[in-house]
Formats: sequence, C-alpha cells, structure tokens
Amino acid sequence: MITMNEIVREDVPSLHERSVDVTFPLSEEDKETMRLMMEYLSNSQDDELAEKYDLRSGIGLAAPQIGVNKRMFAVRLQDGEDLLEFGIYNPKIISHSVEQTYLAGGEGCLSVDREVEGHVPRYMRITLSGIDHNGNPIKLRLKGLKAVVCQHEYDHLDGVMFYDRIDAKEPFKDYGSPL
Ligand SMILES: CC(C)(C)[C@H](NC(=O)Nc1cc(F)cc(F)c1)C(=O)N(CC(=O)NO)CC1CCCC1
Ligand SMILES: [Zn+2]
Repeated sequence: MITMNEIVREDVPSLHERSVDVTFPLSEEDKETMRLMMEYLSNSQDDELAEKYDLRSGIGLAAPQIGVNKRMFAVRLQDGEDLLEFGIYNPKIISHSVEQTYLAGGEGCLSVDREVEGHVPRYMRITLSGIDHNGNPIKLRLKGLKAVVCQHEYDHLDGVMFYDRIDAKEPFKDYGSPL
C-alpha cells in the first residue's frame, strides 16, 4: 500500500515534467499503479486507517505523485450522498465552460507540505474523456468541486502545480463564483 512516504514531493523535478500516455492493452504495472492510487484515496478517507498509517486524507491523486510519470489519475470524493470514485487513463479535457470558479480557501496538494495562499482559477464545468480500467472509453461531464479536482489532477500530468496558476500580483483575485 501507498503511504505518505511514497508520495513524491514538489522538490523532486519529475513532478514538474510532462507525463507520457499509457499504451493499451494496459500492462499489469499500469493496472497496479491505478489500484494503488485508488487504494490510497480510500484508505486516507478511512479515519482509522488514516490515523494508523498517518495518511493525509486525499480526494485525488495523479500517477506522477507516486513516481510513475504516466498520464493517469484517480479521484474519490463524497458529493452529498453519492460517491464519485474513478480511475482514468490518458484523460483529455475536451470542453469546458467559459465560467470559472475557485476554492475560496485556496488549494493544497498531497505533494506540497506547506500552505500556499491564493485563488486558483479553474473552469466551473468540464467534459473529461479518457479510458477506464477496463479499457473502455469514458466521457464525464463534471462541475464544481468534481471539476476542480479533475483539473488539479490533470495539471499534474503536465507538471503544473496549483500554485503555478495563482496570480502573483493579485493572489486573491476573484474568478467567477467561489466554491
Ligand atoms: C491536499 C488536500 C488538502 C488533502 C486536498 N484535499 C482537499 O482539497 N479536500 C477537500 C476540498 C474541498 F473543497 C472539500 C472537501 F470536502 C475536501 C487533496 O486531496 N488534493 C488532492 C491532490 O493533492 N491531488 O494531487 C488537492 C485538492 C486541491 C483541489 C482539488 C484537489
Ligand atoms: Zn496535487
């Protein structure tokens, strides 16, 4: 299982590089990488396991953050009573709203052990396409926090950190309506 020791931090150059597409059929290694990421998110959201293994509770994780520079990420977040949980390979944001949003409290990152203040502009709605772990094409229409998480994870695949998007001159600029 993955613990915080396996999470690549921002001082490591590989986190700032572009990841490569996954090839199909999926290798056992790629499937294991996805399984480990989904397992981390699930474990980190279980109070007992998070406490026992000192896991920071995460709602998204990208492969470069566990040292695999391939284009794949996992998301797991409770949205009201329904759970959004998926792993996606070779994701593409194929369309998005003009309308923007941002987390009012700013963003953090499992790979960043410090507070970086400021609003991170995100699209309010996105359409995300990619391949799921059975090798089938998927297309997800997401808005709000779900859309924000996917944009944050997608950025990791291009070596972009959330703080790269904060306007240094005006860090608390408003982008559309806050979440
Ligand atoms: C870094 C950490 C603070 C643990 C962050 N969690 C998070 O933002 N939780 C959250 C936010 C809400 F707005 C409402 C709510 F219910 C829970 C997170 O998992 N990530 C994942 C990550 O680092 N992926 O690489 C960072 C988030 C920043 C924006 C979306 C994901
Ligand atoms: Zn992150």
